[in-house]
Amino acid sequence: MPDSEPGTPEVLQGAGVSPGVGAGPVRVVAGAVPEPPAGSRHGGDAAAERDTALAALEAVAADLEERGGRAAAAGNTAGRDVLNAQAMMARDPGLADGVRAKTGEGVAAARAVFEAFGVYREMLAGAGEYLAARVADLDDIRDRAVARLLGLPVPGVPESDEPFVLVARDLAPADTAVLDPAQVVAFVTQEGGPTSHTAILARTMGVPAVVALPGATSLADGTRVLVDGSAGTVRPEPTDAEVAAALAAAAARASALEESTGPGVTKDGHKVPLLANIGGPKDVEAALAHGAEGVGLYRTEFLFLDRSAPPSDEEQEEAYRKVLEAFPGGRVVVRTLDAGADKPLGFLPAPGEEPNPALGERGLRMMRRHPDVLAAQLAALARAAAGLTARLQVMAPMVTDAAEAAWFAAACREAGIGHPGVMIEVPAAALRAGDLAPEVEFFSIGTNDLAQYACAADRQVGGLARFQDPWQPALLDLVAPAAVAGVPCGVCGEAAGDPALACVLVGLGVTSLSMSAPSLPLVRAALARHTLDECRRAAAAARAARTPEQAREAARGHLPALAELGI
Ligand SMILES: C=C(OP(=O)(O)O)C(=O)O
Ligand SMILES: [Mg+2]
Repeated sequence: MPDSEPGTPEVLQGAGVSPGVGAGPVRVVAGAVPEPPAGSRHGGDAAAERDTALAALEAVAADLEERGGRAAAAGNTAGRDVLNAQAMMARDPGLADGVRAKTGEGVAAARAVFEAFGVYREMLAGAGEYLAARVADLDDIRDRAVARLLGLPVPGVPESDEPFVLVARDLAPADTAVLDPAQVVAFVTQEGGPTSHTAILARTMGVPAVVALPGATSLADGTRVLVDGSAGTVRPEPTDAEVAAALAAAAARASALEESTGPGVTKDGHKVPLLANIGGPKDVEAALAHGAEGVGLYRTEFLFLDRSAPPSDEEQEEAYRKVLEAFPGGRVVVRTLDAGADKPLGFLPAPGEEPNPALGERGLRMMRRHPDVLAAQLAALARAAAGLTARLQVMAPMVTDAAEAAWFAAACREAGIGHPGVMIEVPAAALRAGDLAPEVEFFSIGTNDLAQYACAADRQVGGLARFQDPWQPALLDLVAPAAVAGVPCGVCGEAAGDPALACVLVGLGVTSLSMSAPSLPLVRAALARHTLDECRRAAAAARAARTPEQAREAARGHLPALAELGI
């Protein structure tokens, strides 16, 4: 969210894809090279024009080879191979023939190079996925040659005599293969996502990175910025004190996280299983990589989105089995289909007009109207779990009272699934958790919806975002009765991924925490540094506060070791 203090440049928000903090002057990778105008002609000396064009191609090839040599010297032999392959493309005899023919017809050098590349480009683009991916490499060579011929800055990493923050629209292999990690303190790109070339390279190099930052390339060359690759923020013109504090906090956090392994446990040995929230089998790898002890929330609706009919029984079974197999002996909590409101499904339309979909037939309410869809899902889950050692637990979303909890538990039993549970995300269910507890074997609190309903503030309305703050004392008051209602009670809303709030939740009596995988190490480290008693005192102090800000502050007062983690 932009920081709008008067006089302070706005903090820019993108996606953090490689953790850590870096500060330095911006160096912007030269922008796109324009296409030389169609129909541009040379003055008549075809031979001179041809030689100029071919010399530009040779210069590009030599430059790429030289960069390849530097990459290899820095231990990056894969980078050298990419660059040498590009150099060979620049020296391709067929390409030179194309340039000769075009300049012979009167086409100006830059345009002749552009058109000669065009022929190859089409051939590659039509030649299957792998070769199509090489089109970007080919375009990069073409742009380097055209830039030379037009007297424009050659695209690629600029030279700098001090460490810098590299800013680009996106980064090409030729840009990144020669990067010296000691020179580049952070990457920032306008495009890209967590799996983009930039993100992968940044993580491999251990350099902080923020991608998908709107307006990144408008940052002026030389502007000093502070980049936080965990938070995904870029702060222009930071003060020296801000930079020093951010670097110290990042260093403290990095060393603490390195030691953060194993099951979740407080300093005095109180176990708090740390689980991952996942949307399907594709998220399992990250969950395991961050040490998840199991899955605390499998949002199965991702399998059902964007389709005109439910997935087949076999498709469901296969997806569920893949997840269960990944956690032998571990717990896997699967949430049955949470359709409606913010998760509308094409084949399960709301009955009639719903003026307030969040208050309408969603979650379990929708399943009571379509029991066949629920029965098929439960049956697929039972088949998927058969013969595996993972402990399958199934829970229903958007449960309001004991009657709904009992209805769901009966549906589970009928499908041969033991240990049914319910989510606590409706205030009525939280306040009367004691009524629901005898019907099921566990609770999982969905703080995202619980906050939405506690504050009567639609979670999808940006202007009401402050009501989604999970530090609301009212939200904590709703968590408290559910946490001590007599059945194990986890939290799987976003609140669980906030390390300070995680301690508070444990202090309230919550027995497990589930969150998006990258949040696990910091939560694990925060718990390991505090006793259950400190967590309880932090919880009491937070509930005694009158605002979310005061609750946060009050809790911190009882969680002294958060500072060691730079929190
Ligand atoms: C975990 C929750 O579920 P979702 O965000 O999928 O509604 C919640 O509401 O807190
Ligand atoms: Mg929810």
